[in-house]
Amino acid sequence: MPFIIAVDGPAASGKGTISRALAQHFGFYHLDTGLLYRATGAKGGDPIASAQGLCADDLTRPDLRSAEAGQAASRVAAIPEVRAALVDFQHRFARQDPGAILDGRDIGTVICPDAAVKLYVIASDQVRAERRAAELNADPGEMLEQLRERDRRDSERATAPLRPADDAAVLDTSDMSIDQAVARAIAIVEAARR
Ligand SMILES: Nc1ncnc2c1ncn2[C@@H]1O[C@H](COP(=O)(O)OP(=O)(O)O)[C@@H](O)[C@H]1O
Ligand SMILES: Nc1ccn([C@@H]2O[C@H](COP(=O)(O)OP(=O)(O)O)[C@@H](O)[C@H]2O)c(=O)n1
Repeated sequence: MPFIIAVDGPAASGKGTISRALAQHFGFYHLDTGLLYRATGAKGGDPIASAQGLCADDLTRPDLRSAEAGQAASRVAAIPEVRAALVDFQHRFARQDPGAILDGRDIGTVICPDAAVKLYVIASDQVRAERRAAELNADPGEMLEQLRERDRRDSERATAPLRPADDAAVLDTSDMSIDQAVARAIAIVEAARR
């Protein structure tokens, strides 16, 4: 049985950084599920048709990491039919041996509720805004507003809202370096593998 690690949390908390490091450490596959929603939003047109017709090329668009693509993603992500269209792909990805790491908002709660390890990665709003502003060369104040708006939309939607699974380990990276956060995540996974 493949070993599944679910990594969820709000915007720019460090999910992707931790997930990539875990994938490298354990030799597992990694899927950034946010890219599916970003690509759906970026395609324009009818979001449900866009999600249903998503292909590999759509995920390599150069503009998917922008703040605008993040906002568009969170709008289409609130549409239940968009989410439904992306479930099968995520389930198939999760079933790969020897293991898979999926990061997003609803992995531990909806997509992979039986994951062997669930991490819920958080950091203070200010820290997240500063990190994302540095990454995108943007204004931290503006980033703060955008992240809060997106987190609110993600938390308040009716379908698969952002929230920790009951059995998730919460990892607050506010005062951690990347190396410290990754080391803590590896320790949590190793404890679960024993
Ligand atoms: N513990 C950390 N300390 C400092 N910077 C971090 C830490 N974790 C992530 N970062 C940086 O913060 C930004 C957002 O991290 P990322 O992993 O993309 O978050 P998410 O996937 O949750 O949106 C990136 O520029 C990343 O290098
Ligand atoms: N599993 C997921 C992943 C992302 N999303 C949506 O997609 C948006 C972009 O996700 P992301 O993970 O790329 O965003 P960041 O945390 O990297 O900023 C989120 O704000 C959510 O609205 C989702 O609804 N469910």
